[in-house]
Formats: sequence, C-alpha cells, structure tokens
Amino acid sequence: MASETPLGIPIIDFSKPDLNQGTKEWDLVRAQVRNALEEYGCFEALFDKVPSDIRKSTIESIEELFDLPLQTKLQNVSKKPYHGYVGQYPMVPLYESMGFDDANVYEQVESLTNTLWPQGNPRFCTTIQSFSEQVSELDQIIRRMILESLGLEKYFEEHVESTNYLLRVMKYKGPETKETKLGINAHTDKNIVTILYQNQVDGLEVQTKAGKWIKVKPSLPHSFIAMIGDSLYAWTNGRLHSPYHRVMISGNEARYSTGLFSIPKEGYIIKAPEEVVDEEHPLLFKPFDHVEFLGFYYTEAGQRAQSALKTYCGVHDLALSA
Ligand SMILES: O=C(O)CCC(=O)C(=O)O
Ligand SMILES: [Fe+2]
Repeated sequence: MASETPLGIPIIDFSKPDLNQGTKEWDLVRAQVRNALEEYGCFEALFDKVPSDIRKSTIESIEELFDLPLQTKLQNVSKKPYHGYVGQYPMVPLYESMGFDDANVYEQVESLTNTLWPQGNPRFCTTIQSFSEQVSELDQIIRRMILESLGLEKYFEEHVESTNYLLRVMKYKGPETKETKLGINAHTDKNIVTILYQNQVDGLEVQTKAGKWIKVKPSLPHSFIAMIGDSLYAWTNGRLHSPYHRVMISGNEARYSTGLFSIPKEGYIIKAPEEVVDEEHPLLFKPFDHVEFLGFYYTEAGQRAQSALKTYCGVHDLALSA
C-alpha cells in the first residue's frame, strides 16, 4: 500500500483577539466549525481565554482528587449514570471519573467539594468552577456559530437555557505494559457539545465517517477538543456528525482529562426545528427527552444497540439499520 499521510482532526483557532460576532474573522471561523462538524463531528480548538495557571491548577486539582481514599471518592454518588464517582469497572479497570453537576456554579461545586474535604478546599473549588465557566464560553461560541451557520440563530437563547454543564474529570492509570490498553470503550456522547482537555498523555481516538480510527494529539497547551453529541446530531436533523471515540493508553504515566458536557435539562424535549426538516432531509428522530433516552441507553438493550438513539427514537428504524 502507498504510504498514507497521517490523518488528523481539523484545528481551528479561536484565539484571535477580535473574534466577535459580525466580523469577517467570525464568519471565517464559523465556516471552519461547520465543515469540521459535518465531516468529523469534532475539531481541535485553540482557545487561549483560559489562563495557563487555571489550566495547570485544574490538572493538579484532578490529581489531588483521585489521590483521595476510595471510601471518600465513593461519597459522590449520583442517581444519574456517570455523574457520580466511577471506578474499578471490570471492563475498563484503568478508568476512574468523577462528575461535577453545574460545575460553572460556585455553590454547586462547593457543596460537592465539602463532601470530599469536610474541612473545605477553596483552591480546588475555585479552580474547578473558574475552569468550567471559562470553557463554557467556548461551548457557547461554538454553539452560536453552529446555529448561525444553519440559519437557526433565533433559537440560540432557548438552546443555551435548555442545557446545564457537567464537568467530568477523568484519570486513566498507565497500564505499565508495552501494549496499548482500552481506557474507555468506543461510544458516541449523548449530550449536546463536549469540550475535552487533557494533560500531556495522549490516548483519545476518533473514528472517521469511513470507519478509520485517528489518534488525537492536541498540538498546544491551550488546545481543547470539541465534539458533537447525539442530542445535537438529532436536533440538527443529522446535519452534524456525532463521532465514535475511545481512549487507548500505554506506558506508565497517568492520563488526566476533563470533559465539559452541555446536557439538555430533564423535561426539555429535543425536537429538530422545522427549518432543518424538508423533503431532502426527512425527520430522523422523533422528539425525545434526553434523560429518558439516557435511561434507555443504560439498559441492556440500549447497550447492545449499534445506535441507541436510532433504536430509541429513530423514525426510519428499518431503513437506517439496514
Ligand atoms: O478522556 C477523554 O479524552 C475522553 C473521555 C470521553 O470520551 C467521555 O468522557 O465521554
Ligand atoms: Fe466521550
């Protein structure tokens, strides 16, 4: 076979000083966002608005968190799967994670912090909250660009108000073998937009539409990975791709990462607006509640399904699964 140029996901620069709505710069970046999300469902965002000291203390704070005794970590329980503490799963023994609901709201982070450190840990709390708030700005820039590029900007306020932010922090223990091990199974995210950040240990892989796995290696310390989840895929009636991705790890060093997930609120019905439904683009999914869909996803049938979303509320189930 001829040698292939290594594939990578698109890189988009959000660090330009005058990236304001209505400018040429904005329109240019917006077009790049739209193309990347149609083709890959994700891209690397260069975003320097999160100061380097906050980025650094975020990674240090996550290390401090996972160094707590297991008994303490287990105190963060949640009714919602993957919102509380997760660890020691037999399928993915190297993976641990902890979720912070409403991570951009100080009081919310504080109350969870106080469960973990009864004597308080203001530095941890401030770090997690500021990091989440600053990354949520990138989430909103991206969502505004997506809506504008689809001619749906009138829905922006409703769109943002219908979601909450979850910050999930993750640790993947180095397997201490030469072989590469599975850190997290291949999956699509179920939410709206995910923004990932990581320490210097790579491992994220994204599947292209053609089925090829590509390694994601963030190029700069202020690189974030933005990714579309199934709920936005459904809301845009399939205009944007939500990619399968996984984490593969090797070596001795631990990988620490964070994901800021914009998640539809319970009770909010996700329904593709009429502007994106026409003869050429028939409705793909019946309107659904994200929390109810997640309930299905975590059942045996949901886990077995090739696409849980299509099985749950796909309009052309048979045609699509053929
Ligand atoms: O750790 C990562 O970079 C990816 C994590 C992920 O895909 C997830 O939490 O949904
Ligand atoms: Fe994911």
